[in-house]
Amino acid sequence: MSRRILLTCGEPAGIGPELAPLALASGVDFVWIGDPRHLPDGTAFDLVSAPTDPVPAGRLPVLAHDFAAPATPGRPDPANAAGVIEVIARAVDLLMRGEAAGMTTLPINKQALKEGAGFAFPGHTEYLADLAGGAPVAMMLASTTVTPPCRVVPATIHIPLTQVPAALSDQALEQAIRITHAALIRDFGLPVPRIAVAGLNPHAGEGGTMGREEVDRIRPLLDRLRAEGLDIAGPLPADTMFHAPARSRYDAAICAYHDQALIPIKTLDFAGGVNVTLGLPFIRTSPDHGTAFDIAGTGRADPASTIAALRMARQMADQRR
Ligand SMILES: NC(=O)C1=CN([C@@H]2O[C@H](COP(=O)(O)OP(=O)(O)OC[C@H]3O[C@@H](n4cnc5c(N)ncnc54)[C@H](O)[C@@H]3O)[C@@H](O)[C@H]2O)C=CC1
Ligand SMILES: NCC(=O)COP(=O)(O)O
Repeated sequence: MSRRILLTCGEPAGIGPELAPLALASGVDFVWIGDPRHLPDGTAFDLVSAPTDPVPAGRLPVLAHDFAAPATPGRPDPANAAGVIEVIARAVDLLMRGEAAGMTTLPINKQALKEGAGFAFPGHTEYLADLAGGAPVAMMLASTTVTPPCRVVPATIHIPLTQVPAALSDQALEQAIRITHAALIRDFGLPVPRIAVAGLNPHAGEGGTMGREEVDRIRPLLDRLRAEGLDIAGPLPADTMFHAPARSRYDAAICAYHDQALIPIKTLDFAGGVNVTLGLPFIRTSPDHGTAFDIAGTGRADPASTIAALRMARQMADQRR
């Protein structure tokens, strides 16, 4: 039997617990890590003591993790924040010991973790990088149901918009490009990746008349990388690089900031979008949505993105073998 994917529970008051049993429809062999008390009533599950323990088909394998409190849909309990963080760390520990093939994370509520347990990271991405010893990482959001695919990587992530121009340094942009380039080869099976880089300003600065970042910093960096042989287009005006004919010309787009990247992917493929952390020594995927407190516990949560995330983790693991 090939090693399983670990599915971390995420915020117990969100839609994560109801997505776990629905994700069995993925056909991917995974084990959920969380507190069985948080699963919807009637969930057919079996406790396992190791990620490889077999369970009968159609039943959810559960690696139990004790939380301080039961969960109330839509109302995160600060007492459970530590458990959410521990489950992520436990999955990484299992991965580092080679006991699983990859991890798919169900959504966390960053505010609840900060207030309940002093969580010092903006999200999984930065926490996983820290757990991996400070690995340089990049966040990719990848579509699974649109053609040509939409793959976006924000070079700056969870920071206020006012801080973006300074944070979009040569180093940050080059790191995002190089990590993406390597991951497209290693994990997506694209031997000669084509990368497009978005400008920061409207019309990519229009020759310096609407901002000079493109002329002064971005274009010289891209010219240097092109001279190395990388296939890079840009800096491109962001408003005209996400329609289908434009996407057919590249494999991934490097964007200047969070919303420039995430608005196109979530508009094109909200249900099938997958978040992938590139650059880690292990595989991590995630649905592209959040905790959806407004519908938690109502039975309206769509498992499509979680299913796509599990399948992508499996494909990446197989690709690496
Ligand atoms: N990887 C992660 O852990 C992520 C966590 N978040 C966190 O989630 C929290 C809530 O974020 P929001 O911006 O409100 O986004 P959200 O994705 O939780 O919700 C946005 C809207 O989409 C709906 N929605 C989301 N997922 C759905 C699903 N599977 N099926 C049906 N409807 C769905 C929600 O009901 C809501 O109306 C925040 O704390 C945010 O930081 C957000 C994105 C990723
Ligand atoms: N907006 C994307 C997002 O919040 C994902 O964060 P992460 O938890 O995957 O780092």
